[in-house]
Amino acid sequence: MEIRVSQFGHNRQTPLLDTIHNPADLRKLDESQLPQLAEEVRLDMINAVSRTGGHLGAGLGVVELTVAIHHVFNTPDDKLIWDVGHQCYPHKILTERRDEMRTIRQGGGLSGFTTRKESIYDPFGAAHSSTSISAGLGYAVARDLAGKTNNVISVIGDGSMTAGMAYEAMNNAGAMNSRLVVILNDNDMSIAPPVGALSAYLSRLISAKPYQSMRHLAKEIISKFPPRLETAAKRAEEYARGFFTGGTLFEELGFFYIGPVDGHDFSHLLPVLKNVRDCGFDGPVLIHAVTQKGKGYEPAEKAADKYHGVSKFDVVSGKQEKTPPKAPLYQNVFAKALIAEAKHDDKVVAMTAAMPSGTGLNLFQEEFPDRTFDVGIAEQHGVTFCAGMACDGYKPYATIYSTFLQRAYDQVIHDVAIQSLPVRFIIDRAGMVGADGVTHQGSYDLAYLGCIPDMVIMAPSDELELMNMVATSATIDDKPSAIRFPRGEATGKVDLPERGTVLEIGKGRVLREGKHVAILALGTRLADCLEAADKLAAHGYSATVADARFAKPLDVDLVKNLAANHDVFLTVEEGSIGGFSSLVSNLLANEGLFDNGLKFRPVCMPDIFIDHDSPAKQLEQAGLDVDGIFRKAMSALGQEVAKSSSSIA
Ligand SMILES: Cc1ncc(C[n+]2csc(CCOP(=O)(O)OP(=O)(O)O)c2C)c(N)n1
Ligand SMILES: CC(=O)[C@@H](O)[C@H](O)COP(=O)(O)O
Ligand SMILES: [Mg+2]
Repeated sequence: MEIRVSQFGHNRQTPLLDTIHNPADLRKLDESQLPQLAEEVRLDMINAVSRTGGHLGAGLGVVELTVAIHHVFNTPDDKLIWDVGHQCYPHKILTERRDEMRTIRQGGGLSGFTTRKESIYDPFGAAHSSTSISAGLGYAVARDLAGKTNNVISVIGDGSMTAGMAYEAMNNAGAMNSRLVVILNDNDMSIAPPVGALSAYLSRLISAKPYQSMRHLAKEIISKFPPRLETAAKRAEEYARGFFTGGTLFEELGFFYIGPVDGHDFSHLLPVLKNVRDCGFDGPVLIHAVTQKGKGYEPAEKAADKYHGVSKFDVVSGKQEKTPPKAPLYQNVFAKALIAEAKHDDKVVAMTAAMPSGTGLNLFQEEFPDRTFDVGIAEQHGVTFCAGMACDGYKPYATIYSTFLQRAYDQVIHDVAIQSLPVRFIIDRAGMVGADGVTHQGSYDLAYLGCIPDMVIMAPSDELELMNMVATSATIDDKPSAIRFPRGEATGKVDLPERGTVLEIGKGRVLREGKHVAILALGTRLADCLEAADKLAAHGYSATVADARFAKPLDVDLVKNLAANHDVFLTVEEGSIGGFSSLVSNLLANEGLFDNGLKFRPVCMPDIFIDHDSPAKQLEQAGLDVDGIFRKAMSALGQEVAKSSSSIA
């Protein structure tokens, strides 16, 4: 069922959105028509996302801003760069992709973020936060070098403004004095309520009454001045601003600060955007737009998370179609395990980089509020913050998704591993993540951690093993350790104890004995390995199936034994090339275990970027499902088996 504009009490105006194919059409509209267009875009997005699921709240908060930017600026010649990009649904509706919105985040469909290969209106790909100012500055400098005159607009949220990269970019932009428009989309939300001093600062900016009235007065004056007198008016306003606030943080960084402006009010937005476009600013400008995440859709406005990420839902009630989970989520099993350890050890502390619910730390925080730290979107700081706590005897759990830990790689090596600090890395979303696609795949953590000396790297095959590995990590006080596990539901096939059992470090386990093929699995692919062994048996081949448990240190005796007693040796991991299979093949090579003709086959992700689809489809395409593992073994045995239709491995 869909909702129509008329349902929202609007009079029966002629629909506008049907006449808008791209921003050039939008710019033909009179400014007085833009509120209606915005409402139609808002409803179109609600209807589309109700069928697909995806990111909703952020997009609802930028509908007017998106319409205003495309109306004032000459996109795509003027470059519009979104930060994170999860709020880009209104942008996609207005940039020739309205008809494809129902394919968003599905295999072969639109990406849920901006992406260059998808549209000329997406000048820069996003999805990891806080990149837009850097990319915008790059575009601005390239423009100046080429003698071009287009505008560059970067839209960044208040949450994304908590990452260091944003300040690196502003610091450089201010110094270079490049003509760049940054729009701070301040909805006072990240995924969770925002944290950090910046959030409080922005609130002060918004609430400063004298500042607001004076600024409003100054803006009213400016908007009346003819362009040729802008400079004088600008200086007057700058003085007013400085007088009331001593200049904003952004001005100290070299930006001309304009705001706060109401990001939902075209009578605020349009004159400011037009002034910025026409006033001939010769340096960077920051427009502070105040918006509401979830705006215009009551279920989203009322929700604690403002419907940041939603499954399919009923548009009238807002009720999401949540299929009851068949098993606990891995993130919640982790939280259960960590709570159990923290009850026995008051040195256990935990850090998240703005992802409390996604990591399960929201549950840990309920039990131990004083031992839970949300550092904002600041993975680099978060890792070294944990290193500092580890130096002084604490047991910090740095809980960061695999893809977002990429942001803090140097900190893992330089600040943690070289100093042998016992930071525990809890790496959720390791492996295929499904709809978030290529930017969020947890593909590389085994590769990027596996090459670091003296790290313990674990991967549980199920939720019980995860609890055991958390208990094991709590005992590792002389070096860093990491536990990586996939997004979503566990198996639901094992009973969970109150507290995990400590494992012997570097020891794997054999689950099934065979003689033709050895399959050494790392992580949750173990279940499919056992099924593949059943298929091999049905074809007359017996397989030994083992669970490595540890990527580092490897169980050397187990690897040697498997190699010595089988003609075919497979490793299976839900990770990229260069991960577990490389560690095993490196050992086999150095021990001369290839010399007797051992047929070694790594089963891992293909060396390509894997786009959005369902996790099952992604695993099938990668050859990491039962059929793929079975085919790889049969091929090594000299028995070629036809691929499934979608497999690319
Ligand atoms: C480097 C990085 N860390 C974490 C995330 C996960 N994430 C996606 S959106 C978001 C919150 C962004 O807040 P804000 O920029 O204020 O945008 P809003 O959702 O409020 O519009 C976070 C933490 C990310 N995309 N990138
Ligand atoms: C946009 C973004 O980066 C986050 O919202 C991310 O999509 C969350 O991922 P999960 O849904 O796996 O928690
Ligand atoms: Mg925000």
